[in-house]
Amino acid sequence: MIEFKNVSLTYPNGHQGLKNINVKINPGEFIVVVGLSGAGKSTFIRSINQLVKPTDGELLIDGKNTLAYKERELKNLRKNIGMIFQNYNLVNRMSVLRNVLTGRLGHMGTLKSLLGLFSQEDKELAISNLQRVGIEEKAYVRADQLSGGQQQRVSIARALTQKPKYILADEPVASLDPPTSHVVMRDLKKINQELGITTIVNLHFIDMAMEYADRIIGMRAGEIVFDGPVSTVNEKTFEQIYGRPIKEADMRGSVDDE
Ligand SMILES: Nc1ncnc2c1ncn2[C@@H]1O[C@H](COP(=O)(O)OP(=O)(O)OP(=O)(O)O)[C@@H](O)[C@H]1O
Repeated sequence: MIEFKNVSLTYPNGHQGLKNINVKINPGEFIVVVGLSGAGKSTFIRSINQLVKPTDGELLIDGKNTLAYKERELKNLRKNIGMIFQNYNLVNRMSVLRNVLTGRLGHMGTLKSLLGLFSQEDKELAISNLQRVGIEEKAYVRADQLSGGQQQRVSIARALTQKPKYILADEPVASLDPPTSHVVMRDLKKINQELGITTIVNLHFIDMAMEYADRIIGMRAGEIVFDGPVSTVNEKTFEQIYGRPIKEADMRGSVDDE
């Protein structure tokens, strides 16, 4: 369980990225965080693994206040949290398999990780995760030879290879076309359902949020302005979250739109 208690984050330039956030994220949930650009979605999600560090409040993960963590405890925390970025963050000149194996680095000693000495078990795990996202035939191809959608699936396989308890995905489909966006979202949802990994995804597309979320958190100007199950969400909810009428550009479009 992740719990934000009166969490605020003020950036060094004085900008308030998060304002007094109070929210609980339960085990196994699939949450989509929505809001306009600049609403604080990335700041919210990145606080959880402290890519950005809140300046006030308590952020409890499995009952412990992670904001008090020192380097070693933080490293242990990050081992359990897979992160998926908009731009995939793969090492281009390495093979797909090697990229996926880097998911094991947090679990290995320094020497083994420096030498890249992965066990047979790790390799099997990496391959099985590539199978899970349907691209095992690309295991020995260089990462930069893959399409954007394939690269994002590699990054999902890498996150899974960490054997994470939580997955954070920061705008995972923002660089993808509509059909590929759905493939990636379906993969994330399937993993959440089959493996029970708590998943938090930032999206700014309303239709995708409605299609995949169990629960939607709406943000505006660093605050949570909506939090509820997807069944309670309608167009009005999004208008409230966005503070303006919905536009066509707020939709990703369906699989048939290409
Ligand atoms: N390092 C930083 N220093 C100062 N302000 C920042 C920093 N990072 C983000 N911000 C500001 O904090 C606010 C929230 O940004 P954040 O990236 O969390 O929003 P977002 O909802 O994820 O939007 P986007 O989809 O555009 O990334 C924005 O106004 C942004 O300009």
